[in-house]
Amino acid sequence: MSPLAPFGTRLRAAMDTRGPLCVGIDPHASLLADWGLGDDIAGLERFTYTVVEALADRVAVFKPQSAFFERFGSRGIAVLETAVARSREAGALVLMDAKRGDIGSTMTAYAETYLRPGAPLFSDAVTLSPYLGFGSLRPALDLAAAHGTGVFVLGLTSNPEGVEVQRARAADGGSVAGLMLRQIAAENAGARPLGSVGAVIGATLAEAGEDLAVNGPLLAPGIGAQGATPADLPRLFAGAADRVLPAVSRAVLGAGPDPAGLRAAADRYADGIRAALGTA
Ligand SMILES: O=c1ccn([C@@H]2O[C@H](COP(=O)(O)O)[C@@H](O)[C@H]2O)c(=O)[nH]1
Repeated sequence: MSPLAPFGTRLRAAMDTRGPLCVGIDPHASLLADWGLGDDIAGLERFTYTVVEALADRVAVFKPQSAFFERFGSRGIAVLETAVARSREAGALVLMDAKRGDIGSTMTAYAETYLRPGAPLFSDAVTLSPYLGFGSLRPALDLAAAHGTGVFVLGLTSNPEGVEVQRARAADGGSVAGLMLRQIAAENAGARPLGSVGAVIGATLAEAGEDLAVNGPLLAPGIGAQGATPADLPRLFAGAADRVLPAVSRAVLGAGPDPAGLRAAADRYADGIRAALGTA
């Protein structure tokens, strides 16, 4: 297996050629029902593989939400493994949304799960929670750098509850999220064209209120079902438009099971995002 180029370089190329859209694969029980599928392994397989087949040739990034596969146990994980492999084979990058966070020694195991080439769930990047301290992510940051993979660190999340932790004051007087963003920027120092350590910044926020110049990608979930729209992006990400990777799950997935419906919904969001960010 030839070594991968740095994740930031691969993501930059994918966003430039395919457009800045990340489609989440979130097999909610309600979506399975809407698609006429059972809330079981057969339904999970049909749903997941339909999404991958319909969209893998056009989206820059798929973001499978691990929780929706884990709830089916080992057979759900097997579906996730297949989905990751098929997505990557078809040229889409895979960001595993697992939001792992733990002490450093356990973080090593999480890193090996998602970021070590040859692992069954090997992905291009993974979401991590830094709220056990940014330094607890070190094993994942190092493994990612060694293998051309990436991490997205939770900064300011899209849910309203996040503020009580993320906007709390850190010892230096700034916010906790600001502290994380500065450490992300330090990881990405000097990287060209884009660093491999991203930040999660919810598109639902009224304002970021933090310096988003982290020289890495900014994953922006919250568009669609959570109420944000592409029109919210320019205000929130002023000066960082070319690094924003908006993520949409339910608002695209709800257009299935017809593959043409899924493609039309993804294309509509991609066009809307490009137009809003001026990256068309
Ligand atoms: O701040 C965050 C971080 C992650 N998410 C995840 O993104 C999707 C959103 O799904 P929608 O259906 O588009 O609302 C989901 O997997 C979340 O766990 C987030 O929403 N906010």
